[in-house]
Amino acid sequence: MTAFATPGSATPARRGLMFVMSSPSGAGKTTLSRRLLREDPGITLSVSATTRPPRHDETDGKDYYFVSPERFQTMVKDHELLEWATVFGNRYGTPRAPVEAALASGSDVLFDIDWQGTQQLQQTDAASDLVRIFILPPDLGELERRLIARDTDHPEVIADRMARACDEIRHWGEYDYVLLNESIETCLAELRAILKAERLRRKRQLGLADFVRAMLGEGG
Ligand SMILES: Nc1ncnc2c1ncn2[C@@H]1O[C@H](COP(=O)(O)OP(=O)(O)OP(=O)(O)O)[C@@H](O)[C@H]1O
Ligand SMILES: Nc1nc2c(ncn2[C@@H]2O[C@H](COP(=O)(O)O)[C@@H](O)[C@H]2O)c(=O)[nH]1
Repeated sequence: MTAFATPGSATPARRGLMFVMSSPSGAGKTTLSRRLLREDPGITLSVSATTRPPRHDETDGKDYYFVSPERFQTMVKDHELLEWATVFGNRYGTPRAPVEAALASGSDVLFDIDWQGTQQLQQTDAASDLVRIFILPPDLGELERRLIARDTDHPEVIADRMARACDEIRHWGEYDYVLLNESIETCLAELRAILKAERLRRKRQLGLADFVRAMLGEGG
């Protein structure tokens, strides 16, 4: 990847971007993001805090910070969260400090958050760092099959998530990109392409102006 950092400079080559993925529950965000994170050392996951209990395949501190409602409320009160929302009866939020540190060091950050969180990030000073992606399932029947096949939630939880899927999907127009997750490999290739192009945007290349000035002999 092209990078215009001045050799020996403490300034990173570019400012990190905020890669936000939303979808109705079960469309495949976690699956896609785990793949993307595994293969790309330039992007890290924003690990959310949640009051929901852990699933059997989830690890505290890696998939989520599993916290009590009281601890979550303290995080809200102490402005420790960049955004937060109640989703399916539980509270979820993005810890602020790790995101700010990663962005400042030039690392990209991946967020698996819902439309409420995405709207809140859009209203902050960080809006120009955002790249918002909405993932659609092929159809609602397939969405339900995926939630059942995942085998992590009770039938009533799945019914609740399906009942809210249409409300979530109605927010597709608030996103920069809308992808169909029919084939994981195709969708992953599209995500990689978006990430690559967004990283190359002129506004994110911090050393570019100096590089061009030096090329033109205009350095001062
Ligand atoms: N393209 C696909 N084809 C078939 N199955 C898929 C596809 N993508 C994901 N899945 C499966 O669908 C299930 C739900 O995926 P995943 O947990 O990634 O969804 P999610 O959007 O992260 O859901 P949540 O919002 O509840 O966290 C998983 O069992 C996953 O393996
Ligand atoms: N606004 C936020 N939404 C979040 C955050 N972390 C996760 N989520 C969203 O919640 C639902 C349910 O997740 P699940 O893991 O219980 O299936 C899903 O849409 C996530 O994207 C967050 O920090 N803020």
